[in-house]
Amino acid sequence: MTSASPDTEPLIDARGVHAWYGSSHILHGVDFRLARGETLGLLGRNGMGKSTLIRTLLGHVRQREGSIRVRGRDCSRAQPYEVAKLGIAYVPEGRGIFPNLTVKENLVMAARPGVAGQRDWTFDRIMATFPRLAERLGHLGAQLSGGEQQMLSIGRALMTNPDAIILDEATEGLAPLIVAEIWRVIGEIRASGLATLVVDRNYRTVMANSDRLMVLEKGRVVLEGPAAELEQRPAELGRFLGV
Ligand SMILES: Nc1ncnc2c1ncn2[C@@H]1O[C@H](COP(=O)(O)OP(=O)(O)OP(=O)(O)O)[C@@H](O)[C@H]1O
Repeated sequence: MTSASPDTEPLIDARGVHAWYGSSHILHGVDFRLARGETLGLLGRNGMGKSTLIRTLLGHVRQREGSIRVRGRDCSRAQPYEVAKLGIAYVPEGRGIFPNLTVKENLVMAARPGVAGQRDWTFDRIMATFPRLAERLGHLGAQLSGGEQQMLSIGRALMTNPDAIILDEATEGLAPLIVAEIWRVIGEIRASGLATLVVDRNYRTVMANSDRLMVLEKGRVVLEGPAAELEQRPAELGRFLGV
């Protein structure tokens, strides 16, 4: 990582990103930007490269090319922990909690101040945001339901006081009531001023809860713009999302 720069830069600014898994070329020159405080919905049918794009931006996919800047720093070759330290929290598909630690331990061990020293997301605030977790503080991660594990995973990400949070399929496979609860939390996160990148199969909910949308098809950006604008172009959206 090189060169620091002012806090007016986008949190993530990537140009011409390519990525491969072995000999499979998955991303084909993607330009990606996440501004401070914005909510971006990343859409596309199964296998179009959404998770790969996220994992590439965060340094998890090693076979990559292109320019990736996080807060103005060159992260084209950065490791995931370096990107995380720049205030980008990641809630991966399939969660990522410690099954043998309690809810409280899971949360407390994630706590740290943000890049600018902010401590907005305290343990108490997480308890207020996720009443279900507050009732299960002594339970082990493994004993939680899928929805509770997802909440714990989001809670852990917030405990790092990030400037952006990336949620990959946070509502996948969960019951409607829990899905609604998670969207309520996403709304709170959004209102708190954090930038949010959301991947979710329910494109209508994503559209209703995002400032901007980006649609991927076979590793390329095929549609991008303000959510309110793309909402007026249902035929195009339908074509790329298969709905
Ligand atoms: N670890 C991997 N090794 C090899 N190929 C992979 C790997 N992960 C994903 N792929 C392939 O890369 C392509 C893009 O997958 P990716 O998971 O990024 O898509 P996605 O848009 O997130 O879809 P989904 O909603 O199914 O997760 C797919 O063809 C997938 O089969």
